[in-house]
Amino acid sequence: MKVVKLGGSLLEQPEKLNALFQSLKQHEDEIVLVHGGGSLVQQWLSTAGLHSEKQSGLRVSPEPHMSYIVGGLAGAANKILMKQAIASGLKPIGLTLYEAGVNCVRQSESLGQVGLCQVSSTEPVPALLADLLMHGYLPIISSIGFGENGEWFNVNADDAAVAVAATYNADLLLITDVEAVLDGSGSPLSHLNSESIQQLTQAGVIKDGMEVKVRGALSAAKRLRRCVRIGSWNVMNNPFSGTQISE
Ligand SMILES: Nc1ncnc2c1ncn2[C@@H]1O[C@H](COP(=O)(O)OP(=O)(O)O)[C@@H](O)[C@H]1O
Ligand SMILES: CC(=O)N[C@@H](CCC(=O)OP(=O)(O)O)C(=O)O
Repeated sequence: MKVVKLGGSLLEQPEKLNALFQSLKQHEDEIVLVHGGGSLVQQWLSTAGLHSEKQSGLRVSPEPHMSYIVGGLAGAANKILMKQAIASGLKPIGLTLYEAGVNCVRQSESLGQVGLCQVSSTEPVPALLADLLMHGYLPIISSIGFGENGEWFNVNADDAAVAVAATYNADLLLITDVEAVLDGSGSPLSHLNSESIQQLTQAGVIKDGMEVKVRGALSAAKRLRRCVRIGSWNVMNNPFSGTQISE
């Protein structure tokens, strides 16, 4: 199984999205999509007159903001991707982290309903995603999760993708709006490991959303004992593009 995470910026670029789904068709029996939609959520919250802020790349998510966040991610963003998948001849099924077998807990009081995914190394791998793939479906998972008492959570979509890949012991590819992680002069970096990530983060070269992404990719590479790739929409067609993250 390959978990492919799509950043929210792609939702606003139908041509790139179309090209990406065409390339996904060649791997349809093994791909699971996990998606974000941060820019769409931001628009919905602003339109509702709600001020939203981020702490270390995570959106502070008070309960009164949650219906907009859930509506944006599990609703509009998920269904925009379903539209594109159907138009590309694929058979999507829209899910949250809960149906994918990933449970969440509250990350911290100060972040409100931001969820932290719990990945068990002892429980058996849930069967649902493999069953869906076997029946020809393309699972499209939003980064909305639930706790054991039914509380809903907003999970950073990179963290959500890492958790799905870890739960299913799957390959992980993070697709974003830049061709690769870039160095201080804006050139793409082909490889990164723990040491270079620490240096570039401390130097402020890797920051904001990319910092969360790179840290997630590194923790997944360690846990899965394989490389994780960060790249742009055409990385499926060119597996050597983007940045390879290893331990
Ligand atoms: N060193 C870097 N290389 C590339 N992008 C970086 C870097 N540091 C910060 N960024 C920013 O991170 C962004 C990607 O993270 P993010 O916006 O969270 O993406 P996504 O929505 O795909 O998860 C890039 O568009 C860029 O503005
Ligand atoms: C807790 C948290 O930060 N959640 C993110 C979830 C969406 C996301 O991560 O979207 P991208 O992949 O497009 O950035 C948010 O509300 O923006």
